[in-house]
This record gives sequence, C-alpha cells and structure tokens, in this order.
Amino acid sequence: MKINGTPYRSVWLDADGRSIRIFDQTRLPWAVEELVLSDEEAVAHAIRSMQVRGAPLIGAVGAYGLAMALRRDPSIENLERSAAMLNETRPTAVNLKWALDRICAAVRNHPPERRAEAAYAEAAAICDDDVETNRKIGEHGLELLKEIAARKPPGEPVRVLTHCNAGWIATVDYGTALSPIYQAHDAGMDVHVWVDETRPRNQGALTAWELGSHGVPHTFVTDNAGGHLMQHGMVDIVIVGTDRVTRNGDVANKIGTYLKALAAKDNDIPFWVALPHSTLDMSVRDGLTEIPIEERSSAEVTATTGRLPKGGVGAIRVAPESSPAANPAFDVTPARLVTGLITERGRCGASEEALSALYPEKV
Ligand SMILES: CSC[C@H]1O[C@H](OP(=O)(O)O)[C@H](O)[C@@H]1O
Repeated sequence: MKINGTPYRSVWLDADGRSIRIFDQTRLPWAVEELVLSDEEAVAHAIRSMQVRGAPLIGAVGAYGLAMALRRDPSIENLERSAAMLNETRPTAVNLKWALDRICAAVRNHPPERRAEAAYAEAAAICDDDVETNRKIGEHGLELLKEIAARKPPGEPVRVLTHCNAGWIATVDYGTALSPIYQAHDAGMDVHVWVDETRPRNQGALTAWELGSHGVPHTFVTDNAGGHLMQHGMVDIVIVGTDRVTRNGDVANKIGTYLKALAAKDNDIPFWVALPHSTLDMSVRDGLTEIPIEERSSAEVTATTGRLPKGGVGAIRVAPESSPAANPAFDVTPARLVTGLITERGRCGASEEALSALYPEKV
C-alpha cells in the first residue's frame, strides 16, 4: 500500500541482496522508520519485540531470517536449530511455523552451497504468495460488503467494526480483514470503520493510521465500546483477522476478539474472519485446548506508549507500581460464534466440512 504516495510492501529485500527492510511497528503511527535486519538474531528480536508483527508478516520475515542463518552456516543442523529458535519467538500465529517449514522443505534436498540461495528464493515466493492471497481475500470480502450495501438506503455507509490490526502492515501487502474494506472504498462504496484501540499494544492505532492514509472514513473507539455500538444498531458487520484457525473453525486472534464475537452473536450481527491459507492449521481441532496463547510482559499492560505532551514518543504508567498484571495476548473464538471465513479461495462456514471442501489438499 502507499505511504505518502509511495507504494510499499511491509518487508522487502535490501539492496545488499541478503538483509531485509521492515517498518518498525513499535514506532508507528508516530514515526515511519525503516529497520534493516541482517541476521537471524535480529529477525528473532524484531518478532519478539513486535517491531514486526501480524501473523502473515512474521511468517514472511521469519522465512528470511532462516535464509540469513543458512548464509552463515548451510548445515542441516544449523537449519533445524535456527528454525526452532525462530519458531519460539511467538507461539500463537501458525504462519511462522508454516513459513519456516516451507523453507526447510525447499532447501533440505539441495547441496549445502545452494541452500541459502534456495531459501531466499522461497522466502520471496512466500511474500509474493501472501500479496496475491490477500488481494483475493479482498475480492471475496468485497462481495460480502456489496450484499450488505444492497440492503441499505442509498448514501448510508456500510459500518464495519474491526479489532486489532489485520491491515497491509500486518501482512506483506493489502492485509486480510482490511483488504475487503480497501477494495470497497476504492470501488466507491460508502464504508465506515469502527476501529478498536486494542489494548494493551494498541494495534488499533495502526489500523487508524492505515485507513486514514488511504482516506477510509473511520472512528477510533475503546475496546469496551463495541458491544454498545452493536446494541444500538451502529454496526452492520464485524470483520477481524486471525493468527490461527483450526480444522473445525475455531479462531485464535488478538485478545478481546472473543468478547466482540459474543456481542455480535447477542445482537445478530454477522461476525466474519479473514484468513489466508497460511493461517489454517488442520493439525489442531479444539482451539481452546490446543492453541498456545502467548503470555506477554505485564509491562505492556501497566504502561502504554504514545506521543508525549511535550513531543516525542514514550511510555507512561497506567497502573500502580504495586499492582501485578497479566497479559494474555490472544483468545480463541469458538466456531459456533463465527458466521463465516473469508479466504483467498472464497467464503465458507467455520466448520471442518466447509474447510475440508475448500482446502482438500490439507485434509
Ligand atoms: C493479519 S494479522 C493477524 C493477527 O495478528 C495480530 O497479532 P499481533 O499484532 O500480536 O502480531 C492480530 O492478532 C491480527 O488479527
């Protein structure tokens, strides 16, 4: 997508042909700063610290990190050790393991001197695949928004509520939950987005930055406002991204998603989840008991980061020093609360039967 008129992806190969460049998402939306990552340890730190974040994007960046590890040492031992190290950086988004496994499979049968080159080529293919996948998610999601628009009086916007950031900055490009919104806006449809701030890391500020940069009307709201907006008929549809969808349609996503799904169910509002194939984990059935939920530092809860009154960006405490804090970073929405899934292959129900029909090769 564009930043000040210049098209970007959220990760790209540096001119040196071996490092990658990303935007430091801990500095967004206050500053647009590029970071150069030149080895697997720098990649691991960027993922752990959420300098780079978003399920599909951490997969793509992790893939390049493994390629960098192979440049240093192309042995299978180092391949497996580095893949394990990178995979441990964040446990919930299955895209990271999916991408690392894809790199391992792509290089394993090459002679050592060819492995790094093959890994870089596969990482580039993962990025290109993600861009095209998300574009298609946008097309299929656009049809859904058109169906809603057709039922509304002319000039009334389709009102979408979204949680966290599943936009272009969370993927290689286009985003997942935001992809249909961008395509609807670009097609001239009246759309308005309720943007959940998404405590504690406030990824909603990234969504607001993305939508504002693209000229999409939106309103920034607290996480706790969503239920009220739905009760008062101010939401037509909820569309969120996801970090892992199980074979029976359970959805792991940013903490607070489950509460939005409950409110949507209680108010008969469609709750849709946008996902690329790399987010589907057919090896897991029961999301609540089988998906690992990342526990992040309590400091992310007791302090919040933003632009300081006297300028600059910094953190301020929002809880007493004496108070312990807990920080589960994701939750699981059971399939029974999900109206449907928007994928690159079309829309389907949140069920094993529907997912198996859409992805027979994964069964
Ligand atoms: C298309 S991004 C999917 C998913 O990833 C985000 O998590 P995080 O910001 O912690 O990396 C969020 O849960 C998004 O919905």
